[in-house]
This record gives sequence, structure tokens and C-alpha cells, in this order.
Amino acid sequence: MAAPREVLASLLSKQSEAAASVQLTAMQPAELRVEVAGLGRLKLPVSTAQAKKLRGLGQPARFGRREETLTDPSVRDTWQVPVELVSVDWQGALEHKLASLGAELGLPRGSWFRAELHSMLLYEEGQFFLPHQDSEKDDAMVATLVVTLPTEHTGGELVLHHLGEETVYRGLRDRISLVGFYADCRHEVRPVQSGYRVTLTYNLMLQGNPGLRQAEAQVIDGLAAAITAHFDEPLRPTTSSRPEHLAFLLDHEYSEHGLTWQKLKGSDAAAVAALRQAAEKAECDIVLGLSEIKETWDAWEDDGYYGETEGDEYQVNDLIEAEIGISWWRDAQGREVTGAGLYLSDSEVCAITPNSSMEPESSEYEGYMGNYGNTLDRWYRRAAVVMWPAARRFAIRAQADPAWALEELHSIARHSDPVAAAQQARELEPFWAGAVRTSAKQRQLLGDAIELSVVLGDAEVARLLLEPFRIERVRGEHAAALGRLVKEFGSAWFQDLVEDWFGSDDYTFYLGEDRRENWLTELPELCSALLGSTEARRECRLIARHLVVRSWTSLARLIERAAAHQSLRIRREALTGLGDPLSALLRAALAVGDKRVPKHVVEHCLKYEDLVADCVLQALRNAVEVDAGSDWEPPFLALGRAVAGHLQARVDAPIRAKTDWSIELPSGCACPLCVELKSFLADASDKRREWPLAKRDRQHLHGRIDGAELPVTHVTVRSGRPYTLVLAKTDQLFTLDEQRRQRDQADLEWLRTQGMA
Ligand SMILES: O=C(O)CCC(=O)C(=O)O
Ligand SMILES: [Fe+2]
Repeated sequence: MAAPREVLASLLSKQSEAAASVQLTAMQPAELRVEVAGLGRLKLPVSTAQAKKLRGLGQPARFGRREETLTDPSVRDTWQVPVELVSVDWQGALEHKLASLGAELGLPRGSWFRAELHSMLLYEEGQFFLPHQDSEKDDAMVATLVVTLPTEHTGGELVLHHLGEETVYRGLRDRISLVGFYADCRHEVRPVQSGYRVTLTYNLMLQGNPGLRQAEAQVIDGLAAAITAHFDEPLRPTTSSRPEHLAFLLDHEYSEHGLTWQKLKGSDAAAVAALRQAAEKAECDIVLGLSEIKETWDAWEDDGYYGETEGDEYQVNDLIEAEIGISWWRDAQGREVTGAGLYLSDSEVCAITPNSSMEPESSEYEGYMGNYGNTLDRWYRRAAVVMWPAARRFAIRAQADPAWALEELHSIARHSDPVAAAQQARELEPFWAGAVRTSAKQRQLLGDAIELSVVLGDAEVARLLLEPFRIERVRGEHAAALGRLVKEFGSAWFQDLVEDWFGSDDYTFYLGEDRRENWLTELPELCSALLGSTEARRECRLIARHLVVRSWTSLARLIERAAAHQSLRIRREALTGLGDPLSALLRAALAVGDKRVPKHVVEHCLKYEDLVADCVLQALRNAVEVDAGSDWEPPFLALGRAVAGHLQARVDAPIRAKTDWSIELPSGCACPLCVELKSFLADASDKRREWPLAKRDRQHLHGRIDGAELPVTHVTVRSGRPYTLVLAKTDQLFTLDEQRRQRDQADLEWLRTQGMA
């Protein structure tokens, strides 16, 4: 049985006969007077002699690509006669022609075309225009009219492409040909084989204000029933969850600007008009939006074995999944909604024309990736109408646009009552966390959510609203609002919330700008904003202190994790990366007057001995950078002196003898193999070992050596059973030692200049 949405698409496909392009009945030469300044009236059919003269007036035609206008004879090769020189007298016939065109192209009643002469073109032998779309230069422009004057010529066909189909229109020898098409249709002029082809092109502007065309009552009933059935049936046979949306993809292309209820093209206009009436009947909201569709297909690279598949390099098999997202739409009143994120599953989408009949915007082939075999991703952009039950309006819109939800709740709280708003806010529960986490504007959202929480005054709802955020979003701009929050709900409540914001394991899953480390470096600014707040002063101070204490727990874990890296190089990089956060944390602690955190910092770092020296050094350098000139505060001084001691000890140690090949294996695994490895490495004279080992054991040792980036090569000699692992220490051991010594010396020197050594 067909799914309700398929029933809906099939009902709609019968709604309109509108074409995307059409050729009208040809006109007699005498019906059109074309005058060209300098040439006089053209005699129709245009003679070869006159065509040659026209050519003399022409310039190489230009074409638009994005913002530019270009001349490129490999794309468009034709002569353009300056339009100022041309005047066309239709002798009263134009209105009538435009009316037929409007009817064929399915303009709704109450609207019509107005034509503006755009250009006069002349194609001589070999000239052409590659496939392109006409840019909708004007808001009102929706279509193009090509008038081909009668001439003796072959070739030069005007070819229209729409929904995977090609329509070929030929000029006539003794009559005037008229072809109209919607501006989103790709079209081309094939090379002229002989003679001349002369055309006039017109931009067609949509005029008037179409009323909603009435679909037949029976059709509307059918559509409304399909819509209702769609929302009643489970999404898939195996689940009980029901669809939230129903989208119908349109056939024509639109820009954001051009997509309005009044300016739908051809068959879209009839389908959408019927859907609007059906949606109303089914008590659904309906919006008009631009969708982005990503389809993932199971595919393999075509080796040409299965016959010629012109232009296609891939053999496409099954659709694995389709995702559709809508971030811009216009509601039934025509108001725009931007920056939203409505996500639909493929069982919420239908269309008359499937995506596979359309040209994808882009596609990307991926070889075997593990989860699937080889896949081909295809992206499409299509206009769509989307419906949802009016009763679910708040939840649907809130999910797509969390900022709107907060604003809406705020206004309910202000205009009616906070209790009603809090009640409504509970509807957010099932999806709020997901909506917040996918939002691109989390910082602003956090501010709004805090404000709203205070207004609603309901601790449970506040928790629901605020929990999905992360500490990385909290900035100075939130200071006063945070103070109010604590005032309203108390500090125990707040500290629980902050625990969630930090995450239970301080796992920082953000990348780039949003990393925990980066946030920690902003801690002094955040604390100073909190300390500077003129509102809820006591609460703000409490918050600042608490954040400092909690941040140290977080940073201590990051330091621990960084120090555990087996490779000296990676360990150094990671620890150096934590220097700025460490400096920031100490500065923040000093600013809020916290004594305990600096004490813990010093103890923690000393516990690691020289392991965290790189972190401390970077912290000191950072402190100098942000606060040059002042005396060292005690915690910095204690750390600097401890590090100076370690460095001094390393520098004082005797230089490695040329005969000393001992290498220290960082602690980690202590299995019997690693114990043996450790003793081989520690041996000062043993440079090489041949070790017959089974595959798993060899791999374990590879992992250990590579993980620690030791100056030791490991090669498997594949003969005998088991194979033999050959380990050999390399000269790099000495260069690494020397580099480290030089660096220690330089660091020590720098600490001296700071009065710490
Ligand atoms: O000359 C024609 O038939 C069409 C020319 C065209 O496509 C254009 O000017 O955009
Ligand atoms: Fe064109």
C-alpha cells in the first residue's frame, strides 16, 4: 500500500498541466516590425545581406556568472546588437501572446507577465551559447521569452533542460518562433551549422497579485486525508514514533528572495495552492522553505565494463540514507524565519519529481570507509513546503529555532503569566538538549536562557533550560545574569548546575576555539566581570570563587592526562599547551582572593617533579606577557624556583658518554615482554636485539616503542617461525639528549633573568 505521503504526491501530480517551457503558435513575418537604428526596418525573413549588416553592429555578447559579467567565447559565442538601437513594434499582438504564455506556464489567475526587451542576438556559423540559467536580475523576473526571427539557417536549436528532460525548439525559415520558459530552466543554443540565427530576448516580469487559486473540493479532501494519515502512522513499521513534519519538494528552483507564495512557478503554483487549502483543513501549519538534501548512495566506481554510462563515473546502487535540513523558511503570512534548523527524515518527505531526476548541486565519492562500502554523497537544494500539526507548533518551531523558543516563552511570561510559560517550557524537554547543542549561537542562547530562568522562577524548569550548556559557553557577558540566577535559586542549586556544565569527567569534546583550555585562559576576564558586577554583588563574588576552584579540578585533570603521554615530544606539546591556562587560573585565583587554589597548584605541580616543567615554564612566560614588570606573586615564584631546581640538576648531570646506549622506557605497561624490553633498553652497551616473537607480541612492542617515540628501529625479519623482531638503537639518542640539554640551559637562563634561579 502506498504511504500517505506518496498518495499526496500522486494527487498533486494531477493538479497542474503547467509546463516549464513552451513554444507558442508561430507569428507571420508581417505581424512584427523590428527597426534597427542605422539599418532601418528589418525585412522578415532576414536576408543574408541584412544579417551581415547586423553583425557589423554587434559586439561579442557577455554573460553573468555570480557577481561578474564576463566575455568568454568558449561559453557564449554570439553577437549582441546594442539594445538601444533596436525597437520592436508588436502591433498590439504582445499582450495576447503573453496571456497565452501565462496560461501555458500555469500563472495563477490575477497575475500576468510584463515583457522587457533584453537583447538582440545574432549567431553566425559555429556560434552558440553553452547550457546556463538566466539570472533573475529583477525581483519580479521569473521567465524568459525568446523570439527567433525567420532566417535561412540550420543548427542553432534552443534546448531546454528541466527535471532531467530535454526539449528542443527550432527556429523557422519563414515565420517568427516564440519560446517562453521559467528562468530556473537550464538552456543552451547549439552551434549554428549554416546561415544566421537572429533572436530577440525578453525578461518576463510577474505582475499582479494572484489570489489563492481554488482547487477542487474533492482534491482538497483527498490531500487533507493524506496529510492526517501521514501524521497518524508510525514513522517506520518497527517504531511507534510518529512523523513530526511532512515536506513536499517543489520542481522549480528559487532563490531565497524569489521564493514567495505569490511567485511560484508553473506546476508548483497549483500544487502549493492545493496544499495550503488541504493543510488548513487538516489543521496543519504550512511554510515555504529552502531545503538542503544530502543523499548517501551505495556506489562503486564504474570501470566502463557495464557499457557506456555517459558522463557517469559511478555505478549507483541503493539509497543508504537521506537527510534533509531547512534553515530558512517563510510562514503562511509571508514572514521570514532564518537561522533555524529543521531536520527531516526521508520518510517525512515526498515529491512529484524524485531527486534522482535532478542534477545534484554537488557530489562526492568515498572509497571504502568501514561502516558502509563505497558511497556516493549527493547534495541537492530544493524548495519545499513543510507542514506540521498546528497543535505541535510550539514544539516544532522551538526545536528548529531554540532562540525563538526562549523569546516566545519570555513574551508569554511577560504578557500573561510566568506559570503558564513555565508549563509550556516543559514541552521542550524531549529535544531541548539536542537543539541547544546543534545551535550555532550558544553563547547568546545561554544568556537568554539564564534571563528566562530568572523570570520564570521555577527551579526545575531552570534546570531543564540550562543543563544542556557547557562551561565553555560562559563568558563575562553573562556575569550579572548569573548573579541573579544564584539570587533566585541559591548557590547549592547553582553549584550542581555548574557540575553539569563542566561535565562529569571534564572530557572536553569541543574542538578549536571552544576547547576547555581556551576557555580557561579567559577565566581572569570572566572573574573580573563577575567581581565588577554592580548587581547581585555578593552572589557574583561567590560565583567567581566557585568557578576558580572548580576550574582547578578541571585543569589538574588535563595536566594529569597530558603528563601521561608516553612520547616526550607529545607530552611537551600538550603540557606547554596548558601553560597559558595555568597562568590564567593562578591570576584569576589571586584576583578573587582565593588562597587555597594556588596552594593546591603548587603542591600538584611539585608532585610531578620535572614532568610538568614545560607547563610551568609556559605559565611563567604567559604571566610575564600579560603582566610585565610587576613582582612575582608567591605561587609563581614557588613554581619557578622548583622548575629551576629540576633544570639545574639536569644541566649538571654528566653528558652522555659516546658509549652509553641506555634508554629509559617511560612507565606504562609492566607485562613480562615490557620488562624485558625495559632491560634491553636500559643496557648501556646492548645496541641490538634479535627477538623471535609471535605477531601479537611483536605488535605490542611496536606500539610501545612508537608510542614513546624512542630512538629505536623495529624491523620484522620474515623467515623461520616465529618471525624475528630486530630492535636497534639509533644515533638519534645522542642528538635528542643534546637538544634537550641546550633547551634546559636556555630555559634556566630565562629563569635567571626572572630572578628565579
Ligand atoms: O538566443 C537564444 O535563443 C537564447 C539566448 C539566451 O539564452 C540568453 O540570452 O540568455
Ligand atoms: Fe539564456
